[in-house]
Amino acid sequence: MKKKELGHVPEVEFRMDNQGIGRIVLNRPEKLNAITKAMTRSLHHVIDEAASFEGIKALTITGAGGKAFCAGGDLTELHGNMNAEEAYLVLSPMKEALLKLARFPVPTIALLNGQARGGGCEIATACDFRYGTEEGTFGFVQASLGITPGWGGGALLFRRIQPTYASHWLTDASMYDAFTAKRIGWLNNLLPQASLQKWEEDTEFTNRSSSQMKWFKKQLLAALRSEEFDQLMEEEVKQCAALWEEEDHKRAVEKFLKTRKKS
Ligand SMILES: CC[C@H](C(=O)O)C(=O)SCCNC(=O)CCNC(=O)[C@H](O)C(C)(C)COP(=O)(O)OP(=O)(O)OC[C@H]1O[C@@H](n2cnc3c(N)ncnc32)[C@H](O)[C@@H]1OP(=O)(O)O
Repeated sequence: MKKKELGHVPEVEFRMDNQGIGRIVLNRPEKLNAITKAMTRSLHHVIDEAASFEGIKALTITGAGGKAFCAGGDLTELHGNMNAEEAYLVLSPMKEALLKLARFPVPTIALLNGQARGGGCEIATACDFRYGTEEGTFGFVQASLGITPGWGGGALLFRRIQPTYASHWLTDASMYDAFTAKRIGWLNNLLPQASLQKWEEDTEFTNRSSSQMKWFKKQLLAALRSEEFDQLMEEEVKQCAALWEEEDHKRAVEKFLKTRKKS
């Protein structure tokens, strides 16, 4: 069966290198790697494919192009006039993909090649580690759109950084520079863009065995109480869906769409 029939789209690439490290690339740079429904389906497939490699040591996810890791959910698809039930059905598949990523059997690393907004920050937060560049900017902007994170990444943020920092960022919805993101512990390291692009070639992770990496991930998931992830993320998706039909959100999406060139 051709890859397309299997739900693969070219906007999501996956390859496994010969050192046991998998790389997912969000490949829609002309739209700042904004995530469509088709990309969500493809993400499920590539995460499952990566997990099928017995000797895998780590899984990275990055964005194509030098401008953005991911600008969140595709607002042309996620228009404002869905009701709560319709919004839940659109949001939930990406929450399931982020849950898979968060529970992936070996460490996952977001290589933030540029800015991340909204759901883009949620994808990065579903990863265990986040490396960015000094030029990067990052923001859980959902509150400025009249909603809350819609893929469960806000819930995971409380398990990645201090809860007060997490709550302030979600409430404030501002864009943080790379130094702020590192200071609050969301970014694990800052790298030059060239180093980020070839992280897999230089990382010490390739000198670990798959068994070691599986243990390190098991230890982290236990410390984060990952058995609670599903419920916490599900509650967040339902909250976002409930806000979806509010006027504030409808106006925010309409404003974004009006300012876009006709694509
Ligand atoms: C579903 C909820 C989900 C969640 O919270 O879980 C979300 O992520 S909600 C969406 C959150 N993201 C945003 O609000 C970001 C929206 N984008 C922007 O504000 C700007 O694009 C920005 C500031 C990221 C970059 O602005 P800049 O002027 O530098 O570039 P353009 O705006 O011209 O963007 C280039 C090109 O990309 C398209 N684009 C960017 N972001 C999205 C998006 N989220 N959905 C769909 N398309 C997006 C933009 O329309 C331009 O394409 P063009 O064909 O030229 O119109």
